[in-house]
Amino acid sequence: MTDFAIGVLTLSDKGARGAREDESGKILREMVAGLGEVKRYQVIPDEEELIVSTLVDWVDSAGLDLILTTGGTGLSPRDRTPQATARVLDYDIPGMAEAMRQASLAKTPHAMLSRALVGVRRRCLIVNLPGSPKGVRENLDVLLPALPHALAKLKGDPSDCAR
Ligand SMILES: Nc1nc2c(c(=O)[nH]1)N[C@H]1C(S)=C(S)[C@@H](COP(=O)(O)OP(=O)(O)OC[C@H]3O[C@@H](n4cnc5c(N)ncnc54)[C@H](O)[C@@H]3O)O[C@H]1N2
Ligand SMILES: O=P(O)(O)OP(=O)(O)O
Repeated sequence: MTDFAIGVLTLSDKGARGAREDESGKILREMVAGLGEVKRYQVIPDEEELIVSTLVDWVDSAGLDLILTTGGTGLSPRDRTPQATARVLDYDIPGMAEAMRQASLAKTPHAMLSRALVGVRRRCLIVNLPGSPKGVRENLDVLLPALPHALAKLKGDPSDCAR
């Protein structure tokens, strides 16, 4: 199944005020092209309430199957993406977040600074990714092989998981 409805949400103060090109959002859009259509794309500042309301709107009103966020997962005072994401998730999928961190630690010790969450609201998978273009690519590469199956299961695919 490859017809999923996807959202790409970039969290960046500089990006939102037009001071930096959203290279990471562009990479995400390219990387998920084979999974479905990007129906929502926005660059917003690192404001927790705005992140929460955007995620809720994209899941509850737009009915997206997958939302990828980039940016704001680290330790800077304005990094609020994981806090906002935690507020909207019904449940976490720690294995997916830890798989990204584990693989990323082989690339940079700074990977342990990312507080990225992965989880589900209703039937939508929400994935936090770091802000840098390199971080985005390296982290999403880890999840991509499991995404079609994960998304199909969330939509109610009854087939066996084996193999
Ligand atoms: N596999 C990897 N994992 C991680 C990496 C990595 O290189 N590979 N980087 C690690 C680092 S360093 C940190 S810190 C943490 C958390 O990162 P954040 O989510 O807090 O990232 P930001 O502070 O939002 O951004 C960092 C840096 O990236 C550039 N940037 C940000 N947004 C954009 C954008 N939309 N387009 C282009 N460039 C962007 C900018 O220079 C920011 O200062 O993650 C680790 N994980
Ligand atoms: O402007 P942002 O939010 O992308 O933050 P920074 O570049 O300071 O990480």
